[in-house]
Amino acid sequence: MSSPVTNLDKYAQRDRLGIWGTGDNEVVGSISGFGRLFDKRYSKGLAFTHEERQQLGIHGLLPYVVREGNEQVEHCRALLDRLDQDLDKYMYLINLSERHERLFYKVLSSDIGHMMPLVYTPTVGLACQRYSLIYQTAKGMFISIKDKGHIYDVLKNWPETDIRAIVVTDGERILGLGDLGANGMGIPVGKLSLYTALAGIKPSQCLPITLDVGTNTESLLEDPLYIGLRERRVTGAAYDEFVDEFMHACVRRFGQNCLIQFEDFANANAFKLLSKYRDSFCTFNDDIQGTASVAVAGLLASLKIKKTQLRDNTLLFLGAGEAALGIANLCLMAMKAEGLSEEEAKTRIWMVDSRGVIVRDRPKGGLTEHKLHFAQLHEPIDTLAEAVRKVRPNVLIGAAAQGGAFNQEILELMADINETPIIFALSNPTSKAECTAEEAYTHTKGRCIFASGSPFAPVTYNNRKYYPGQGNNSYIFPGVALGVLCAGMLTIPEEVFLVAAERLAEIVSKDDLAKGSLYPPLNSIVSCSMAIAEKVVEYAYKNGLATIRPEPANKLAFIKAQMYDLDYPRSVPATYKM
Ligand SMILES: NC(=O)C1=CN([C@@H]2O[C@H](COP(=O)(O)OP(=O)(O)OC[C@H]3O[C@@H](n4cnc5c(N)ncnc54)[C@H](OP(=O)(O)O)[C@@H]3O)[C@@H](O)[C@H]2O)C=CC1
Ligand SMILES: CC(=O)C(=O)O
Ligand SMILES: [Mg+2]
Repeated sequence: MSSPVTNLDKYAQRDRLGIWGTGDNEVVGSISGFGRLFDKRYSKGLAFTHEERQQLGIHGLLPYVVREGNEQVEHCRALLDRLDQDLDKYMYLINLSERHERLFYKVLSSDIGHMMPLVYTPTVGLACQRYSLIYQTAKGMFISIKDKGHIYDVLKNWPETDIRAIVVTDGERILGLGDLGANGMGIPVGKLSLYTALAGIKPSQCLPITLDVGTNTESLLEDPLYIGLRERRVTGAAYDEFVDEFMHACVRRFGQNCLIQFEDFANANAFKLLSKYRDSFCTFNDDIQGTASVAVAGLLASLKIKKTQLRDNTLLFLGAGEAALGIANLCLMAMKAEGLSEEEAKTRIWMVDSRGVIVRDRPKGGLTEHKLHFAQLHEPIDTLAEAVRKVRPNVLIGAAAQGGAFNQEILELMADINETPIIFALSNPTSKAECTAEEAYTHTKGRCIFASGSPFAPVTYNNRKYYPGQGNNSYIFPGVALGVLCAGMLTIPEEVFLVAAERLAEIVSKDDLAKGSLYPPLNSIVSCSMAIAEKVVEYAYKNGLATIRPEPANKLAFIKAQMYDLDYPRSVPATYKM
């Protein structure tokens, strides 16, 4: 795994060891004790022992106490518990990540189920809406349209040279919250914190980027605190050239094996950029492909309860955008793998967009090329309720950012048609969910199988406790990224997302299903990422897509060996005797 190294700074010198660099776990001789105390990557805070403090020349800069074992994490958790507002908890955690990186990841890992909603959906949605207000310190890179022609030079300002994963947004479709411009930076930052927390990808090798091409949101343009470019969005050829320059600059700076994850671009750009770059860059679109994978995994797991195949089901989507079309396409692939022809499979997939059901020659129009692929031969159907009555789906999937769209009538209809209806309310953040977990269980009399994009607490209905699963691409993208990086893949075929879905569905246990969850518990998500990565690596070697040689005999052990170590590195050389 080689990438062009042009900047022999202190990190780069240290990182050029091993496949991924062993940097984060090594001692850096050239960094002063003071540097180690205040550099987020080396700081141990109160965990520096008295010997280390003496040796590093930082004795007296810390109070006497030395925190051992889990004490630092417990301290942070106690502090978090004192804060009432989730946004304050978010700010505390982001601040911690900038002061004391390893402790931040220790805290996240101490209870992923509780911590993820604070750094990811739903809190990250609120953080993005307030990003200009809560902005405190430089984090990630903002590359604006004014940098056109100089993007490579801008990328050179990033102090790390061994970047393996970039998550990039242009802020135009942040969750279901719309165009948040440069405030969308919370999303790449949040996604990459999950790269490390959920898949052990080293934080020094991750780079969050916002492409700031302006915003069309009036309230931001008028906000005196707004941190982004105060202009309307650049579109057309100028936009395309800008993104193209960005893609090539990333490869020139970080190498062809640097993974670029597209996140929260608006619909037309998302599809266009994916089809333009997917065969020549190491890239994927998480909203289209990652979401497809997690939804298909949930569906495959649900079939264990219903004892059917995917091909035996009829799916109705509310929404025909990135998420919904991504899922529909992967379902098509899965049904074909089960033996259906493409045409047969398409008869099982129905979609509703803002103008009604997608049918051929729809008088209301609005049929893009991607939607036409799924257009049914049927008379127009205008409303979701009418669609449910006429199509009689077994599976109802919401990805339209229309909070509450699965109302009592819709949910009761689903329960009338099916003994065990499957209801996915995938839109984020929570305010955009098509229904809450409680509404889903109540209006289907506890018979539905439910999953949601943002987390819901367990629900008790009729004396039974249900644990809804989180149908969120966070079950997929960290593991896929880990596999792609470990194999050194240079492109990512669509099949990888089916491989990931199948592996995730396999991991769902009888116990999970009995509790009403289609996904493994969040607290086991790191092992899910590793299992997905293992399958992706196997797939890469089998299909001639891996570039790391020699092929590791034990792939899981190889993957584990590359992962970020949450334990503090030694700060005093082993040979040093006090
Ligand atoms: N759980 C997860 O892992 C993920 C969840 N999501 C969530 O999914 C949601 C949608 O994202 P995405 O697909 O990328 O967005 P897009 O903008 O690509 O698509 C939105 C779709 O919703 C449709 N829509 C809008 N209003 C209505 C309405 N009143 N009735 C029916 N359909 C409507 C749009 O219709 P039209 O085409 O006519 O404009 C469009 O097809 C977001 O909330 C996002 O957070 C996204 C990715 C991952
Ligand atoms: C989860 C995610 O990627 C989204 O809601 O956009
Ligand atoms: Mg997204």
